[in-house]
Amino acid sequence: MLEPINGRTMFYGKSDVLTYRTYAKPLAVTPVPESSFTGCDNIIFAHNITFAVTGEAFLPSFSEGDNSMVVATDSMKNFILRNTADYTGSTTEGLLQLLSSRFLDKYDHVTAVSVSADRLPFEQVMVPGGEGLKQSHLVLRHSNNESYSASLTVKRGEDGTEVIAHECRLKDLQLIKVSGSSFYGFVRDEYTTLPESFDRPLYIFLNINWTYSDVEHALDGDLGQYVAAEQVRDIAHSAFHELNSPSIQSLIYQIGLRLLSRFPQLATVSFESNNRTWETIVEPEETKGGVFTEPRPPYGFQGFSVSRADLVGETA
Ligand SMILES: O=c1[nH]c(=O)c2[nH]c(=O)[nH]c2[nH]1
Repeated sequence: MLEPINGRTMFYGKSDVLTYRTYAKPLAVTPVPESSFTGCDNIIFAHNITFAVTGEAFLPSFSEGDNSMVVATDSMKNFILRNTADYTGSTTEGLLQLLSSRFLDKYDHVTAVSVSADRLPFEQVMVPGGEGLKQSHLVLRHSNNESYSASLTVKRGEDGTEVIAHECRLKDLQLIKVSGSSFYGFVRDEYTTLPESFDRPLYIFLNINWTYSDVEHALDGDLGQYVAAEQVRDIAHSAFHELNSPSIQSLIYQIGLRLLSRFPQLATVSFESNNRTWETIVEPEETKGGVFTEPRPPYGFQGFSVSRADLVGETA
């Protein structure tokens, strides 16, 4: 987020800049027990980028219609596309840092850049090869599953540009646990119609956000501390599988603790969750499955953040 200048909000920029870069540097991550993900070839390193700039020098463009300092957003789009070709690293965050620091270097009157990118997921398809199947290095499939995004705020500092804020995000993870979740013991009063549930089919939509203690670990995959969204996703999977959760509140807290203990390089983890628990039409029985349907709106939601202080005295 760009801070106001002298108490005034002032920024402009370009969104939906689609950059399909081929053959970026492959990413290798330190493996974790919950995930088979060890990296990706980055054959297609594609992003939808939003780029916004601010600076005192833009005030006359708003107040007097003086465009003499305005870098057209069309030029911004060209800058993003052409400079993407020069990125030699393997992470979304590193690409965003390159684009924003180069922009600040080129245009002296810009004081800060806020940039975010949704990674557009393309997965290598499996094809016959050698013994069994192998990943194709030519054909990839656009995925509509959960996706990854990152945002940076980069400012002109005393010694060049510095990243002053960052956030990484796994978006729209949709998980159903068919048995092993409950919700009971909540306030019962004249407004309560919801029955207690001791085994509900818990369907959740989750966004998981994280920050690093040292942002360099996000920018440079070669440092071996990069946390891939796929690893975050797989840890959420295994926590959901293992825990008998009394509520979504408790579930996201426990997922947060697991992520922080698995990745000492992370400073915070936060969640936005949405409750889409299926409505039960026919109760499952021992010998027969149940029948469920989509819940009706409105939907419940939760938000929570954990930091390293929450780990003290906990065994996640
Ligand atoms: O996990 C839940 N938390 C709630 O706060 C809540 N409220 C509700 O109606 N169902 C649920 N489920």
